[in-house]
Amino acid sequence: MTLLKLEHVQRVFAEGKFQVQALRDISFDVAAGDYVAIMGESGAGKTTLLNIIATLDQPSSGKIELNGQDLSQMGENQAARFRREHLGFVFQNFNLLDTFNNRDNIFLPLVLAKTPYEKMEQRLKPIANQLQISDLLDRFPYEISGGQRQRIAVARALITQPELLLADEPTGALDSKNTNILLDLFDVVNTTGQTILMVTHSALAASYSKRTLFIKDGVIYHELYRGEQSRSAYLEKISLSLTALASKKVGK
Ligand SMILES: Nc1ncnc2c1ncn2[C@@H]1O[C@H](COP(=O)(O)OP(=O)(O)OP(=O)(O)O)[C@@H](O)[C@H]1O
Repeated sequence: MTLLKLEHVQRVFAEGKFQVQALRDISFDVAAGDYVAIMGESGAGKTTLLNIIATLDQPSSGKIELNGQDLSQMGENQAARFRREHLGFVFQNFNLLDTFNNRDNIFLPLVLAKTPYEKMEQRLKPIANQLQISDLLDRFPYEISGGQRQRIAVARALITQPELLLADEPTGALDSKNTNILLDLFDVVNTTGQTILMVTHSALAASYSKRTLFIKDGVIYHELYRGEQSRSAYLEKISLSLTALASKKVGK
């Protein structure tokens, strides 16, 4: 089943007399349960694409749908509600609130949705077990490590049971040990059916996905599927594609 569908998405930013075509023509589908990595050099259009999928920005033209719902024409209130109800976010810098303990950080999206406390606790238990954060819940974000903070942020993203988990450089601020822990967790979460779309500069992170899209100059330049190959073979292909991507000009 197709969960996310983009058709000929364009995003043009006007800067005085000049126009920047951040996205020129992007079309792709994401099936429910898929795990898609998006890679590309700085300025390729990854953040612009993620913002549009996240309903934080709108395309200049083209169509974007999640579960058949058109995201390209939403007003601000509708988009905010849509994000709360359908999307989960994980950011490079965790974006946790230091004035709340970890449990309350995780509960925040459910509090905004006026969920009863008992239901929040029920939802938290299996997630906390899965992410191994049960002993951290009463502490504050500034009392735990970066890797632990990122796991709290993943719990906050998953607690609303989002249709789509959007991750923007989720391993960008982590050391290699915590990167591996986080990527293993994403793997487990995806195996339980969670659809994931992750923007990353890391070939290692992308090698955990089922599919990698390479963006250059606002178009999808190349695409790789992991299929049945080993992660190391997939990683090697991703690294080779990145080298090829860096050395070629696209469509200009
Ligand atoms: N608000 C804006 N106004 C004008 N130009 C913009 C705006 N946002 C992005 N751009 C331009 O659009 C292009 C794509 O930017 P984008 O941030 O999507 O790239 P990126 O792939 O996420 O880069 P990075 O990896 O460095 O974050 C760049 O040329 C950028 O300068």
